[in-house]
Amino acid sequence: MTLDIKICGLKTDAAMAAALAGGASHVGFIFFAKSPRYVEPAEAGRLRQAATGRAKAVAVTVDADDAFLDEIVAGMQPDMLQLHGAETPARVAELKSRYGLPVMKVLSVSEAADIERIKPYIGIADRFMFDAKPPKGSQLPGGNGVAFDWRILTGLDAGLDYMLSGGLNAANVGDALRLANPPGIDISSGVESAPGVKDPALIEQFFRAVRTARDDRAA
Ligand SMILES: O=C(O)c1ccccc1N[C@@H]1O[C@H](COP(=O)(O)O)[C@@H](O)[C@H]1O
Repeated sequence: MTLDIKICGLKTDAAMAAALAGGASHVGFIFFAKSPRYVEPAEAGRLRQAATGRAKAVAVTVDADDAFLDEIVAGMQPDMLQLHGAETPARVAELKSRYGLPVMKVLSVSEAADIERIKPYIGIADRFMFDAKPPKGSQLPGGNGVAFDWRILTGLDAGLDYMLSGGLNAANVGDALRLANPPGIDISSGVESAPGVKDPALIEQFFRAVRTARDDRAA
């Protein structure tokens, strides 16, 4: 089975180069002003050019209004929108039609019952992402480096297209792959030396850990 790997929160050419060299299938840009990973749409548009033909460029937004989304789509030309807020199924459908782009809807989870919240989005969202709930007091809906109990994903339909996110790093990604066997994974703070500062060496180390885990499973 192929495994999609999204490196999120890219802000520099060096981090982008490391993500692509490692074999990222997706690269993500954060358009949430309070995030240390925020980039301007035009800068994301410049950075994402390196990914063209190699990885899908994902615009991560949080309950963004149409005016901001228009600016992001025009400036960055994403391949996909990631909706990381409280967007309703109707809003997801509206944005798909407005921009003609696939949408990945994020749901924050902490227990098996949370998984049920995908139901109204099935047939509307193109893909799902399961992320941990933000810790109390966090200003960020994602990018908190917090993991959830990956075993709750084993109750999902086998064909569901999703990414596992939240608190991944080189040390724990093998466990995540073994326990949940997800079709995709997403990482941000686990490959940073400080909030918002991607470390190319940590990105390389993460890809190495993924390869080792997959080789071990195949053996
Ligand atoms: O990373 C952010 O700052 C962020 C801000 C607003 C919405 C989403 C954000 N990040 C997303 O959360 C995942 C998980 O992050 P982490 O690996 O736990 O640090 C990240 O990959 C983004 O998709």
